[in-house]
Amino acid sequence: MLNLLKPKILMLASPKVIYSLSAFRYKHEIPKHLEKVPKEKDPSFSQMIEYYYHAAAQVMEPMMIKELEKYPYMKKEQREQRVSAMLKLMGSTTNLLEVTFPIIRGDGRYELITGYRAHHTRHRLPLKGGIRYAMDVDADEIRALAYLMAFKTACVNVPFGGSKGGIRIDPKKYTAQELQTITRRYTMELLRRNMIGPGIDVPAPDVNTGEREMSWLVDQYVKTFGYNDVNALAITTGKPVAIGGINGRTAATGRGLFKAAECFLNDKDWMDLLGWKTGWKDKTVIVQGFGNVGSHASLFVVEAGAKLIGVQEIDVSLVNENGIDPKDLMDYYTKNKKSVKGYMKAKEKSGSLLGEKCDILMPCATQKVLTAENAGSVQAKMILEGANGPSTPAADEILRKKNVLIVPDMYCNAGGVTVSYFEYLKNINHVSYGKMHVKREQAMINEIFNSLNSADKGKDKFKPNVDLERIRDCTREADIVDAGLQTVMETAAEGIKQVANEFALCNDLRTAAFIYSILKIFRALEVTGISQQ
Ligand SMILES: NC(=O)C1=CN([C@@H]2O[C@H](COP(=O)(O)OP(=O)(O)OC[C@H]3O[C@@H](n4cnc5c(N)ncnc54)[C@H](OP(=O)(O)O)[C@@H]3O)[C@@H](O)[C@H]2O)C=CC1
Ligand SMILES: O=C(O)CCC(=O)C(=O)O
Repeated sequence: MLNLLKPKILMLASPKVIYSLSAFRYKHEIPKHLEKVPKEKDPSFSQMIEYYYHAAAQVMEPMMIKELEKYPYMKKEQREQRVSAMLKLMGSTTNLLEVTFPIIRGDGRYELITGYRAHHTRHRLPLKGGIRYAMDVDADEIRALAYLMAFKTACVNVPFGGSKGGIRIDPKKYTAQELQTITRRYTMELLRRNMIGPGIDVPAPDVNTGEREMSWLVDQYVKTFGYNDVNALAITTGKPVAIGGINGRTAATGRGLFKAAECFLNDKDWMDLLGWKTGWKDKTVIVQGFGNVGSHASLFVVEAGAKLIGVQEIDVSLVNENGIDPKDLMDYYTKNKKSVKGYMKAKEKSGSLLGEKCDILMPCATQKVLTAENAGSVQAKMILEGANGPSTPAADEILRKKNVLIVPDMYCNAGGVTVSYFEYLKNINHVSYGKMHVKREQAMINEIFNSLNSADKGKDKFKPNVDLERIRDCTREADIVDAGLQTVMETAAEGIKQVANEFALCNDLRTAAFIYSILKIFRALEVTGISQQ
């Protein structure tokens, strides 16, 4: 049974809120344990995400209560109780598993390895979320990331719940053979407990994991629990194309970040807020983290006309006011064992670049890098959150008050899970994108123009225009994926902007994105009802 709040008398929370509160009602409160979070220098990661959720829930609660007026048989107090219960449910983690297992290392040493998997709300199955390998992985971190995934998938309308997993290791200290053993054993631990499966929870790459780890995971499933499962390949996304992966997943998060930014950069109203001209041209960019997300994001923004003037990595920073070529740096990074150290075409600098002069900052490394301590010195006017949870609530408030436009993680880095969804569909449909129809559609467009020209007897008088040619020539899987991602990012941006206007949230896109997402999960949970079993 859910513990429901007692009724309270309260005043209107904010005159800007369009859905006004009635005099006697339940009010969603920020839970006691989160009260200090907005001022904390180093909040716990999960408390920080919880805080963002509850703050948005408070703003939208009256709207949800109003929505339940569709049930005329319900008393006002019952509607309020129901909303309050749903908000509590959405703010809770369903499962959090910690597993410890032994491995024998290449030199014969025994070692105990700890891993986690968290499931947030299960309003939609399967759940979806990456797996990371890093030394800071713990229960709090994985819970926070699963929490965020639940709202991220809702934000971009992909029909998954939220989850996340991780193993506490420094992958640089293990051989490929040892990493394979760890990945396979972790997979077995999750499978034995029914924590993952094509219809339960579908992992994907995250920090320090990629196609290689996903290949091991899928192979372990296919050879054990999944040998009789026709949808076995859908146990994970982010696989190599050769085993059912999709063209475009590796670059998808960076590509999605670029598209998310464009939805604001090309919108005159939003750019007026910053006093900027629309478009990428001449905008200077600094990126933190040059891994999967940061490097691909850099590539796309530079291709569009921006100038990459700084790259901050874990061991060194690079600066060049004339611009750094991301493709060249990516080649160097790969050859140089995943380090930008020693790159000759930029100056090395020690320390952080987060406070350096630039137009756009892209934190694409890890969580809690923008804090109460450094947010005041940030000079960028736009922040594109490629990483999950890069800004603490204290930093978020400081930045917003400085009129910085933060495109929040839950939307900005959702390109990865969106393309994962396309991969999942490809796996369960057992057909790759375009296979059945693109040639026919292409031929149809060509034949329409051939017919027009032969009827008019004017040689090649009628031709498809550039846009139609682009649609006609969109035949490769990568192009279809790109077009799908574009649709998803544009739709979500529209939704977030609408909410921001409706609730007079000004530049607080994070609260807008949460409200937009919470509402969808609320509607799904609310119509399903709460089971008494
Ligand atoms: N991969 C994906 O599809 C998605 C990833 N994300 C998020 O994006 C972020 C990055 O993920 P991803 O690119 O996959 O990870 P990667 O491991 O590929 O890259 C992260 C890079 O950032 C560096 N780094 C780590 N900490 C710092 C720091 N404090 N300052 C500067 N650089 C640092 C790492 O160096 P080193 O390796 O030496 O530690 C590494 O080069 C994470 O928050 C992740 O959750 C979000 C959505 C999807
Ligand atoms: O691609 C996915 O399914 C999940 C990606 C992820 O872990 C994330 O968006 O943080």
